Amino acid sequence: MSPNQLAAKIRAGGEVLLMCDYDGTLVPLAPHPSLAQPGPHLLDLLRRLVMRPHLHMAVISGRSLDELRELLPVAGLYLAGLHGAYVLTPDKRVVSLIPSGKEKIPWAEIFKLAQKLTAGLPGFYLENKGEAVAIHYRLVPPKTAASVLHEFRRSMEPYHIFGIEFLEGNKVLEVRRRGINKGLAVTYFIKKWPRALPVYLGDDKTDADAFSALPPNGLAVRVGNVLTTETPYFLPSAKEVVELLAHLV
Ligand SMILES: O=P(O)(O)OC[C@H]1O[C@H](O[C@H]2O[C@H](CO)[C@@H](O)[C@H](O)[C@H]2O)[C@H](O)[C@@H](O)[C@@H]1O
Repeated sequence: MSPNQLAAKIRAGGEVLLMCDYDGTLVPLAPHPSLAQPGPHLLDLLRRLVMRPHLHMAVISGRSLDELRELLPVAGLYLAGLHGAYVLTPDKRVVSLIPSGKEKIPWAEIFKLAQKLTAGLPGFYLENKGEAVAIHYRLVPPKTAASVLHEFRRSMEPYHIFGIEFLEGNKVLEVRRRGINKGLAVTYFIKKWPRALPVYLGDDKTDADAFSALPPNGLAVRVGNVLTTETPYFLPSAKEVVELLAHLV
């Protein structure tokens, strides 16, 4: 289905809840996270979309809320960061979707271990997201990456009692709190606008949880070829996602 045809299907829903992943969906993947920036055209489209009556828009990403806020300075846009752990509302409230009573996780220690294992090895990039740690290995020779990641998984064994889990993304291994996934954020937004047609666009394994959280009337749109989840709709790349947004403005 072309972006134009998909836009017509979405518009037919009347009130719409449009939820998008960021990396690989709104912007193409880049060699380094800092290089995956939104262009002025995308920002302009988002600013116009949030003004549309009957359209609610949210970006749900593995990035931290602070990063998302900097990347997407769009008033009126809902942001969900850290794989759906936190939502930033347009009136600047941060809503935690982490179930209460969860144990504290020693994130600083986990980050230090990742630093120790990658020290002096070119190509690795570590992200300390405060409540998640990501080891990026896109620029690392595969053998080195495999052995460091194996060692990291081993060194994390004593930390599983704190309720952590691994998440394999696109050339990145992340440690996050167990039970947190993008499905939580999708459910949060659907509860907020129960009458809207929910639409989710995503490209990565982490988006599979978001697709699963859609109700039967929801539209799941897979972007690119990384994700193997079967979805009814497909767009080849972030370029077509931007085209779709332009048709919805
Ligand atoms: O949920 P998303 O918005 O898709 O975020 C998932 C992770 O995306 C970022 O890493 C990925 O994109 C980078 C920029 O294109 C790329 O260099 C990296 O290899 C990819 O894994 C981000 O840095 C992570 O924090 C997100 O969890």
